[in-house]
Amino acid sequence: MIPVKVENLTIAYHKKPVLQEVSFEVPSGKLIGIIGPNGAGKSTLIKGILGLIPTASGEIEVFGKEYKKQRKLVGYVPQRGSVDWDFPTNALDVVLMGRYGHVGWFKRPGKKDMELAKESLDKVGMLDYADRQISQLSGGQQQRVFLARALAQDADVYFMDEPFVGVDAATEKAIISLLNDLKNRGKTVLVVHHDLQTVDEYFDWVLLLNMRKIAFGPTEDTFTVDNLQKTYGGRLAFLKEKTAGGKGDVV
Ligand SMILES: Nc1ncnc2c1ncn2[C@@H]1O[C@H](COP(=O)(O)OP(=O)(O)OP(=O)(O)O)[C@@H](O)[C@H]1O
Repeated sequence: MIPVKVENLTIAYHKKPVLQEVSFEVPSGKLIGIIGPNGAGKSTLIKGILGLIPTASGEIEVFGKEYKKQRKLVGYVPQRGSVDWDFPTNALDVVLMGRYGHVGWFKRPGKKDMELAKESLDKVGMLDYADRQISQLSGGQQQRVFLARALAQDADVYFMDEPFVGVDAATEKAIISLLNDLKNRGKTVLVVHHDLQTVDEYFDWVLLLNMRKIAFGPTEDTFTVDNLQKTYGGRLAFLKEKTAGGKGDVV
């Protein structure tokens, strides 16, 4: 079954389209990078798929059905900047929220939910902070807690919006190793990502986006100089170095 199928998706803000006729089929069990310049529509694409913003036209299917019917199967880690961190709740409760799809909003989480939540906090190295208010965590720690929430949810497909922003090198390594664990358990993970230097290393597939789909496919065939030029308009020092065979820097 195809985890996510998007067909002719168009999304507009105030009647101005920011995503136009985007179509792709996400293969199962892959780690997929969503790559493109600022304002390319990467977050908009994810929010559109998850029904968080209205779409102008197009079809979206998650494991063969509309998203609303498949919520339980989908995990989402939003951009850190888009979350209200002053909301008075502790790290463990944030992770438990990941279980609500299973528990139901009006029931108390059970022992199994609590165990799973703690296990997830442990996996991201945050168990010692379970009782800490989220407003009192550092940016990287907050990111880890959100990742733990997604893990606790035990979904089949995950969307993560820039999980590496503002985290240190050790946290980035920890996150990528978790994403690989998820993949090895057959999950599909889509990640909005900005650091072009790590794309080859991190992702099996890439979606290159700039208002339209520029390319989608296995990283080795798709993350090419030609496609990057089409996506970024040739403004990158990275391109020069990639052409020369080096890893390249992003300006
Ligand atoms: N709530 C909104 N109202 C109006 N315009 C918006 C809104 N959110 C995003 N946009 C616009 O839609 C376009 C796509 O934004 P989006 O956040 O999806 O880009 P992105 O690729 O995720 O960018 P970044 O890499 O900077 O996070 C941008 O031009 C942005 O200004």
